[in-house]
Amino acid sequence: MAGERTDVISWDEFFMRIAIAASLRSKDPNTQVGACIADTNHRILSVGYNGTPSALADADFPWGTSNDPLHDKHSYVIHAEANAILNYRGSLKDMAHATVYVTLFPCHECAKTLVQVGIGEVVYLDDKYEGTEDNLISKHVLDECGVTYRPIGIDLSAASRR
Ligand SMILES: O=c1ccn([C@H]2C[C@H](O)[C@@H](COP(=O)(O)O)O2)c(=O)[nH]1
Ligand SMILES: [Zn+2]
Repeated sequence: MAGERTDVISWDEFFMRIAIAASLRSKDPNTQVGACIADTNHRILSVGYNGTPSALADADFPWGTSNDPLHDKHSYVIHAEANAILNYRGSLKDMAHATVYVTLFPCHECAKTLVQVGIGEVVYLDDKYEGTEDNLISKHVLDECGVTYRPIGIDLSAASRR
């Protein structure tokens, strides 16, 4: 009798792969971000990626940056973490102590929002804005509010995991 498979991916890897899959939906040409929120029972609560408001056509918005906020993508994009929270159809109380898996370390606005809905942990893939003012504020907010954060690495090429 065959035994069970033992080389299954971890919960961390599972949820981060979902966040990565969500990021593949992003229309942002420079930075695609995905977020997956999982509760303490390993249930996925919600998923999101960075994009423009759904009622409006992506093509009607700028996807580049500009000194003029009217023509800068940052003025229009809803961040992946915010979309993951907004996409949730249950009670926000369910987010208490949940973990958010994000492909990019959250900006300080997202950090504040995640704290406010009770997220307990941030697991991230990339921290490409490490050391910037926004990034330092974000970490300060998380530290002060007792939200832990840790990076994980994922080997997306592993054949047994396709
Ligand atoms: O917490 C965050 C921070 C950023 N994003 C999104 C917003 C933008 O679409 C990109 C960042 O673009 P850059 O060209 O790297 O400035 O990432 C997010 O979803 N969540
Ligand atoms: Zn953000």
